[in-house]
Amino acid sequence: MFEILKSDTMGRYLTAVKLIKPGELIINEMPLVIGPPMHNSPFCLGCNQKVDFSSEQYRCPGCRWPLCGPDCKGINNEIGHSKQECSILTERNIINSIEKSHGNRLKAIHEVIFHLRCLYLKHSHKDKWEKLQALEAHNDLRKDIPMLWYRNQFRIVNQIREDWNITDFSEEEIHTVCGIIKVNCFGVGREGIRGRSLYPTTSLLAHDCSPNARIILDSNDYSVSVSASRDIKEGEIITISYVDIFMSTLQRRDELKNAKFFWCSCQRCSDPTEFDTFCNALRCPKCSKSSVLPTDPLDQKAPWRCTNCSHIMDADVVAAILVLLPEELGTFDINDVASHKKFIERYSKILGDNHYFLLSAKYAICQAKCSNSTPTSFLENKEKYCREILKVMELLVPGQSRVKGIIMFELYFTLMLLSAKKMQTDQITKKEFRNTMRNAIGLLEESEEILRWEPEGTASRKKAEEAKAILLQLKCDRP
Ligand SMILES: C[S@@+](CC[C@H](N)C(=O)[O-])C[C@H]1O[C@@H](n2cnc3c(N)ncnc32)[C@H](O)[C@@H]1O
Repeated sequence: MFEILKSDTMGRYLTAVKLIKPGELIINEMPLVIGPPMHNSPFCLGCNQKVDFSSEQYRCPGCRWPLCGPDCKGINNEIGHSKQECSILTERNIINSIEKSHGNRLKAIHEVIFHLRCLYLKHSHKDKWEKLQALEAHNDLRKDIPMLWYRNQFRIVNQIREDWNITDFSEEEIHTVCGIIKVNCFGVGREGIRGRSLYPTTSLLAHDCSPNARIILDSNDYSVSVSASRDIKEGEIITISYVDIFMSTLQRRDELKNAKFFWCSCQRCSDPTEFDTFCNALRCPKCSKSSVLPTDPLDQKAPWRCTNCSHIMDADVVAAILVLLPEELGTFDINDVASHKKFIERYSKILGDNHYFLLSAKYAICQAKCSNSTPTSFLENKEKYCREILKVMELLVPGQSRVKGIIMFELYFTLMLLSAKKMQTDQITKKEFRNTMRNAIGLLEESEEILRWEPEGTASRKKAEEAKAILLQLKCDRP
């Protein structure tokens, strides 16, 4: 289905050797290694479930680390809390030092544990170690960033070699593992479970801000599956997005440079209008009629200009807006409709209609629970937001995506509630009602098709199960 090629700019990457259809599975694999998250609260070292330091919490009989329970599958397991890891933590009385620091050292210790799990593959699994070593570490590029290199020197290399007195691995080997984790690691998790993992083949996938493949990480067993989200032609590079697709070009490019060490120059990044979605656009503060867009989206410092009155905005001013607003958005609870609504009202004056921040707030509102008693005006607004998001998604990331599946599910419910209300009050005819319902069922079918691949137990998979049950019921009800 794919072959591994190499280029000077991208290193290794995967291309399709035949046409791959939407939904077709490209990769399904288990991780080389799993580690605890970069977090200051404790997680079970066996299965990465959230635990705590209370006296009721079960503890490892050896190292006293809090674990989810004696039956955790990850205890004494080489991909979880192995015997070797337990004796390393026991001999150094690590749990005591964490408790003395009131948990403040936990994030740093989690990091060391993950690096050690990678390093010990050298002794325990030569084949996995070779696959791990083959992953990109960008040592040369990272050495030129003193802040990053010396942080790793003090927090990982010295910690392992000097503080923990583990001298089986050279400084170079440890620095390489630091790079491999930074460039290739995936965060896996859902409510209550969080971990990080590295995969041998999935890690080779190239990035594109409008990817043609979809990645699903299963926090039940940490397996990963990659499937086509749209047609991938023979010879086409198979791509995923390393960053959140609801981010502006300035931010996506900055994040990719900082975390993955390259400046993205994909088609979406190169287009000031982002495929005519204007998701980047600010409202002109001078004429307020038109959009302010980057004059050169591939230059982070290039000025922004109004397409109507040519008013110029400095890139640093735009960058400041892009930093401040998500901070505010990030403080809202996902279910807090009122705050999201206020955000939209307030910032519609400075952001373009389709701006990511407005879309993110609308996305939160679209997921609000509705019932027969929900006011019609709210349902109408929700329908409008769902359609706006779907339109933008179709241009930005055409094909199957989780966001699209969720929005189609929400739109189905909204249309069902709205059209029932309208028919009861004679605002629409029976025929119009039937037509709307036919379209709504089409949305539900597509949503189920997209979300059925989501990992078991996740909110999106539950939506797929609900959709399936409704579709089955509708089939039974049909005369
Ligand atoms: C997760 S690795 C992918 C595999 C890597 N190419 C290799 O040879 O091991 C990420 C690295 O691939 C390269 N890369 C991926 N997508 C790229 C793109 N769109 N443009 C330039 N470099 C890219 C960058 O060097 C990045 O740090």
